[in-house]
Amino acid sequence: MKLLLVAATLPEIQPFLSAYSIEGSSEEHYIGLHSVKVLVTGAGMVPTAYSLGRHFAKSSCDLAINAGIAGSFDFDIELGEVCLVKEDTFAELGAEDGDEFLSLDSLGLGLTSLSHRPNPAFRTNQLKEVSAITVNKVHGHELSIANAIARFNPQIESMEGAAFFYACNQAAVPYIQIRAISNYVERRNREKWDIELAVKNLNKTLINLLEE
Ligand SMILES: O=C(O)c1cccc(C(=O)CC[C@H]2O[C@@H](n3cnc4c(=O)[nH]cnc43)[C@H](O)[C@@H]2O)c1
Repeated sequence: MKLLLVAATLPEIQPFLSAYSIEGSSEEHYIGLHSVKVLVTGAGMVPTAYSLGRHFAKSSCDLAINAGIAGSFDFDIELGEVCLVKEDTFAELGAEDGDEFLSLDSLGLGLTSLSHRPNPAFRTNQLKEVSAITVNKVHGHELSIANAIARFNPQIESMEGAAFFYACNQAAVPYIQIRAISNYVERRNREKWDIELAVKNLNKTLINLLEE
């Protein structure tokens, strides 16, 4: 299968790259039964959408995989757990009306939620399935966290997922998103984050999935 592995930052997929002697964004590499290209986009929705748009203008694939770390709203998900995002939502796209938030959908201006589109030949059965939101500003205030939960009831959040889904959907390329939990979504306290564990588990899962 022809795979495209997409990450926001190099450190998130460095153990995977090191395992196969790949250097950053790359040409094709053969891993197990797959040919793999790597795209490191930069953090956030705009770099992700730009990089993917540019990539898909000249190249396609059988499956694009967005891999990264994420924050969890759900305290039943353990730090380090690796999840498969089934649905992702652009949480901030819309308009304020006093205390109300009007989503882009409700304004008749487009879709804000997208479902994943797996390739059935690439199995991810063992991963916990979650719903996600994508944000420009990582939540770190009790009130905005309560609002996000009331509006979307998300389990996790990232800064790229929905943009990745959107770009792949536009290019008619199958796509999945795999996120390892590095922190809970709460008042910011970087000391409680476990990026090391999340990155370790994420990369172990990637290697297992590709070598299966
Ligand atoms: O400092 C490091 O060593 C380090 C290693 C790997 C990755 C990072 C990042 O800062 C990655 C940023 C990336 O993580 C996602 N993320 C993580 N937690 C959250 C969150 O609570 N809310 C939203 N996004 C989160 C996000 O997609 C960023 O692109 C640092």
